[in-house]
Amino acid sequence: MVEYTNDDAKIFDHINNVLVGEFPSFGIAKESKFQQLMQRNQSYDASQQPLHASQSEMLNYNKYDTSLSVEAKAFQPSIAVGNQFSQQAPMPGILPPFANLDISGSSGGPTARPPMGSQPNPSAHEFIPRNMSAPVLNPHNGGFSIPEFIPNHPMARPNGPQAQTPSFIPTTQQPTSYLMQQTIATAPDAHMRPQHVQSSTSSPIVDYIPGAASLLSGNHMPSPVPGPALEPKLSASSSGFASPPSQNNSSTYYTADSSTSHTAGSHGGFTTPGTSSPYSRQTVDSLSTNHTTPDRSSPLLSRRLAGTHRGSPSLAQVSTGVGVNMSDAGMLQQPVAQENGGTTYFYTQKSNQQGMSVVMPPCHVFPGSPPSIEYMSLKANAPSFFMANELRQAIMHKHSLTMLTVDTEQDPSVPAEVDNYHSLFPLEYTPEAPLQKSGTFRYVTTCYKAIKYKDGLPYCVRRIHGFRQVNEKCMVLVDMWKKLQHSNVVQLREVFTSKAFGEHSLIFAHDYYAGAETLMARHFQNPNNNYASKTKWNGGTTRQNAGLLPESLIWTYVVQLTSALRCIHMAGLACRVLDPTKVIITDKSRLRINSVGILDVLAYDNSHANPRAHIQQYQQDDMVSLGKVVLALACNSMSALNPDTLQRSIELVVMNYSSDLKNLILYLLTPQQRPHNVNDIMPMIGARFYMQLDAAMMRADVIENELAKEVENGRLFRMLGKLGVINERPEFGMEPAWSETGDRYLLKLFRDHLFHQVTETGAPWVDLAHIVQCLNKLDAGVPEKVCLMSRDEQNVLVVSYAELKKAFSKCFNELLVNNTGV
Ligand SMILES: Nc1ncnc2c1ncn2[C@@H]1O[C@H](COP(=O)(O)OP(=O)(O)OP(=O)(O)O)[C@@H](O)[C@H]1O
Repeated sequence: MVEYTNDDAKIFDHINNVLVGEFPSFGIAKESKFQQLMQRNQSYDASQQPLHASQSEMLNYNKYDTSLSVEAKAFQPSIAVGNQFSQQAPMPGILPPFANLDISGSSGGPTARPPMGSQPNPSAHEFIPRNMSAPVLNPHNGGFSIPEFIPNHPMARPNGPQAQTPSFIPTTQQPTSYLMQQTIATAPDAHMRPQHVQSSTSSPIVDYIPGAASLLSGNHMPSPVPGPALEPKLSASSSGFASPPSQNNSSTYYTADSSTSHTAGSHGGFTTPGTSSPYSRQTVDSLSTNHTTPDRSSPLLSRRLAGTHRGSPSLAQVSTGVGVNMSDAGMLQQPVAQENGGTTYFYTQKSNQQGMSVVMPPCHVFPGSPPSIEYMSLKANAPSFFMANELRQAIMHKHSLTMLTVDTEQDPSVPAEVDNYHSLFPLEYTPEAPLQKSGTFRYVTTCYKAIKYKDGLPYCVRRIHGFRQVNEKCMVLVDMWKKLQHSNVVQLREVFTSKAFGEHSLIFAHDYYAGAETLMARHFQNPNNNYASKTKWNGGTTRQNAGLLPESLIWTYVVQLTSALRCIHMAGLACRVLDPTKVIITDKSRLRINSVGILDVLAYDNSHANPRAHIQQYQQDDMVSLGKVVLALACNSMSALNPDTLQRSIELVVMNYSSDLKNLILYLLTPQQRPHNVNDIMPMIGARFYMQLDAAMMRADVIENELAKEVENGRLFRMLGKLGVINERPEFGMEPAWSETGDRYLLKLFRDHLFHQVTETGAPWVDLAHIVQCLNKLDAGVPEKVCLMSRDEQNVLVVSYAELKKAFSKCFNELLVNNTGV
């Protein structure tokens, strides 16, 4: 083992250069942080201070947790200690000077140098920008590992069983030291030297990173590190209900001396994205760093404290943070979820992937769209449903349609309720008289949206006017329809008779699809859609100019309709209503066969004992109906189905579409030697089926991506809700024990920091990205510190998000206890 001294700064220069070169976007941060470390180590070396008792104690942690690297302590960048604090009594969490460390593995032993010829391990670099820890030379393999040290790590305690105690139960007894304000020293350079307020307890100054305990320990320690599969439970816990017990009972307090020129963004070179989007492309890394407040923070604070302290060593000491290192013992520890009395704990499990160090994100955050969505390009002629804004508007439009009601007092034709349904809203215009019979049902029908009392959900209620006699036998078919579930069939829910409209009516309740329009309305009721003009098309213009639909769209419809028919026929039923008026479309091209089961009741043939006697015949009729729908679509006109023009219509298809489409239409419309079967259509659809599948899956991906954003929004909303519940409760008024002191005061100032900042001119500073970023940090409880200014601008509290999170959780839990009277 060769002796290593701090004079060998070349190695660190080399590392620094490599790191900065490799991660240009984080270059400033890494450089400043690493240089500070080097300066600090050199200063320590120069002072040759003996090890303090507490520092020796630190070395002994190695006895209890062999996974901890001794070297890590020397490079721990975020512990609030430095040579400028050397006059203060070091706390147990304060790291010893590099020169005094035993890197040989035996505590208290002499300082060692790495083996000669050892090279930096490039694999360690990638961890630097994430936890902003400096690499540590590993004397055993000559490589570098990311330092990791949590002095109050449960596994570092001598008593093993204690380590099993869940570490994130909020401790309400711990005093919060940021309340113990201390004025700054009067020395000329006092403003350069933030002073730590001594905690009322002897707890060390240690920041807490959620999940760090379990990640560090080889044992199974509960960890609030999120697991993707259990997001809902984690959201609840990470939003303040269960907070890790930060043992950092100390905070740094500064007076608001205008000469104190700490800029909010001067502590780590961290630059927030220049976008104000709530979904800015901010990586998880940026939230897991231990920088103090970012540049985006308070313009007021920036103005007041604007100065030259970027990278100031003294300020660097303020920032405390602990990275997450899983490289101990060369084990990859994988999070495993376990239910334990209603709480989901996340444990780590060792795998045998040697030498891997994994940094887990300490927080929930939307990481941005995956490349598959971001760079998704629309294919020519493909139905376009990929724009998020379009999707958002469509959803909101559907919501508003679902909420529409009619004033039944103004319009007595609509009853207040029909059997189990209320809030009826007509879906179609019904003239007073004469009432038109439905071309499909041969009865007068009226459709309403209605809300069912039992479940509060919207349904499409269709009234069949004047129908009173229902043959009981057909209820067999109704029951079969009620069980049929398919993505391209509007499900029948119930059938009943009612006198709510003043006469005997038969009511069919189907699922309601907000914003649905019929195929007829979408494609065949355009007054400019003139069939005669299409037949004049001479092949010189494009299909689109000739008023014809893209073939891909027709195949999209064919795939969906045949899929529905296949399911219906396989269930032993027949559709019987395959008509453009009974196919509804939602969004761009989503089809569903509507009104199923109605004709089975209205046109029930009771000449046979078996209600399914005619099903096969009806199924063949379905195939012919399908052929007619496809032909009408291909000619983009219902006139194409007239017997007189049928031949010309086929010619139009031959001239404009593929032979597969022509063959499909001819197959469906002409009698065959053996009965038509939906499965026979498959070869004609051929590889187009894959295109439809591809489009459907891409849409699913897009929508899941939208969902991913909303998940994060929901989490942030819950946090805002809790914050609002805590802040400035009127019943407590100015009660000292509530809003103006203690944890509540801290949260009040944090609320100002979030929402009430002003620009240099005093104008409100509105930046949603700032709010989102701060809330994410609060939720994660990152060790980064934030400067909170009192409203009179006389005091500044420097507090970590971890402490804020603890206060947040504690206050909300107190409210809950009061609320339930526990
Ligand atoms: N399940 C449903 N969900 C949402 N809207 C529906 C639903 N069923 C029908 N509608 C809407 O109700 C309106 C009337 O539907 P209906 O089936 O009566 O069509 P129609 O063209 O009037 O047919 P008909 O000539 O047979 O009366 C249509 O505009 C349709 O969009």
